[in-house]
Amino acid sequence: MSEKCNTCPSQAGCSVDPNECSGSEATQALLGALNDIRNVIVVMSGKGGVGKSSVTALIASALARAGKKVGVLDADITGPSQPKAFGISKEQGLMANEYGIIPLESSNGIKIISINFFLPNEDDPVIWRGPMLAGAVKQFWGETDWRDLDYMVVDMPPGTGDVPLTVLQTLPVSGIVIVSSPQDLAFMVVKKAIKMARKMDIPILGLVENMSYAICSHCNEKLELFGKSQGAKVAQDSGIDYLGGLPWDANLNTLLDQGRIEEYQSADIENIVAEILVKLP
Ligand SMILES: Nc1ncnc2c1ncn2[C@@H]1O[C@H](COP(=O)(O)OP(=O)(O)OP(=O)(O)O)[C@@H](O)[C@H]1O
Repeated sequence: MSEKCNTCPSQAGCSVDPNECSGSEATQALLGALNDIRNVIVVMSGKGGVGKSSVTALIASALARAGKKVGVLDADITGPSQPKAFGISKEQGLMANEYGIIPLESSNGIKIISINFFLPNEDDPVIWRGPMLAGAVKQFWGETDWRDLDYMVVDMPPGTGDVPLTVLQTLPVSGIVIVSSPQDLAFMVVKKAIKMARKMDIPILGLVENMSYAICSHCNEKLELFGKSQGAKVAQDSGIDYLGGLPWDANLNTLLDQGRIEEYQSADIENIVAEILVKLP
């Protein structure tokens, strides 16, 4: 062992000739070295557009309100929505240290990492093949300086492709929240997500039915916009728990568009998060 190895954290298991070492092994070993992430909640949907990103942001916000240390990993690389929902952009200044990329923080201190922080313009498309997308997600997990988190909430891309597979294989997932909306098609594909989780032996925390109903702002009538709520029945038929439904709410839409999702509060979302907390420590 050479003297230059004395301060290297990888010296114990390292086989590199000290004369040829550029120090990259040591640098690599430090990435993510201080991370202590106790629970990883993955939010999945079988189909796009059902509100998975919105539910991710709402769960993270409710956990932060409950005093938990929270991170959001935006694994939806080709359709990232978390920066917009939390009103964060790379103009806040993305930095890195020897432990990795330092996530940007929301107003309530939620740490967020998203591909949008790395793109020259936030509307630039990411035109990558599966392995590149999966590689980005691995870096977001392992090369980010998350430090100490009670909960990391992961916004998955829709479906059961390369990135969901990488997340479920690479991250120590504590449980999956499945999001659907009350249309037959959405429920048909939700079953694919449930089957994927089962095949990979990952616990399913339960089903959230988004846009389950709407309240008429004039007469307070409960409107079943997408038909009768089927969430509880679909969950029961699939052998998973029903965490609850969220209404279609114009106010939620406005807050998402204005980057103020943390201001949205409702009994429905608090109940859903309470159910999740019962299942996870
Ligand atoms: N409960 C809700 N009430 C009102 N609008 C909602 C609600 N949930 C989601 N939306 C709106 O629906 C649109 C799609 O939501 P979102 O991006 O969360 O879906 P997604 O399933 O993550 O989509 P994608 O498949 O593109 O990732 C957004 O414009 C969002 O503002």
